Amino acid sequence: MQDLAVTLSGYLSKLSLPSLGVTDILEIALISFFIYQFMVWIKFTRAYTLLKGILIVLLFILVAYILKMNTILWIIKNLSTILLTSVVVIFQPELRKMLEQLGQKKIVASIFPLDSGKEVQERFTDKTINELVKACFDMGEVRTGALIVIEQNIRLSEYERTGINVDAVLTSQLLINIFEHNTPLHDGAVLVRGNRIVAATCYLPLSDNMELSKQLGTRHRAGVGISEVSDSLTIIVSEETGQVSVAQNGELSRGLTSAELRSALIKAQNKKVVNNSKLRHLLKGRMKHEEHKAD
Ligand SMILES: Nc1ncnc2c1ncn2[C@@H]1O[C@H](COP(=O)(O)OP(=O)(O)OP(=O)(O)O)[C@@H](O)[C@H]1O
Repeated sequence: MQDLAVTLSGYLSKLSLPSLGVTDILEIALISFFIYQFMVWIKFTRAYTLLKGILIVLLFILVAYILKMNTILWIIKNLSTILLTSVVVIFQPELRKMLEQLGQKKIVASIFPLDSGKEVQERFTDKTINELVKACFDMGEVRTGALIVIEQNIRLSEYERTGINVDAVLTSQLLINIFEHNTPLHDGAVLVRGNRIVAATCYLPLSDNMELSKQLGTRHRAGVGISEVSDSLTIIVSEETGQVSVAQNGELSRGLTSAELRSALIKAQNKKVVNNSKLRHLLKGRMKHEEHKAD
């Protein structure tokens, strides 16, 4: 037993742990954060399938390496630059989305909750939410198809240009009128910015997500498509079933109730937050106190 202790202490004394500074901890935290973001990105994009494919190719290379298949190794070596470039070109939309998502993350705010109670600009009013919910369910009831894109932080000007300019206050009657069959504006998507309908008959990019149900046609694919390339919230009313669905971040939630649609809209509304940060409260109180003292 004593021998074991001596051997162990001798072994431990030989082990030299590198000194860990603040910069190292910061470095580890940053690398972990980026690896985590990369994994989340992989999980929720087409890149997940690509990753599985890459793993198979890597396995193949490993086998070729172990068995010393020189011709295969030579081909792989010479094609590697081209393959890497093609991956970047093929997955350019996903890469762009990942960088956009990263840019939207309020990293500093989540570390320092000082601004969590900051008053933020609400995107649209409660009245607009009511009008949207009413219009969608009224249209659903009479099987009128609709596609409504609600712009958020990312400007959708390039899609707005594909449609006809409307620029009118959003009301349920106007929406119902736009999507009425056999009228000039009913085809394509309506774009909503704030409390206004800015354009109708907009053409949206179609999603090529293979996981979307085969029963869904181009209206739903277009709704999902725009949500893959922007942070918009898109409401889809099915002409076939009357179901109301919402597409956001490339995901489709089907068959929503009016309460569910309302809560999705409230989330997107970015409503003015009443000051709820304790720290902010304290700071404000102190500032007021100092103002009084100055008087
Ligand atoms: N790329 C697009 N951008 C905007 N709107 C589109 C696009 N593609 C199709 N649409 C709209 O979708 C309509 C066709 O819907 P389709 O029947 O194919 O879709 P769906 O998903 O099966 O929906 P529904 O349940 O309403 O039938 C078109 O008339 C057009 O208004």
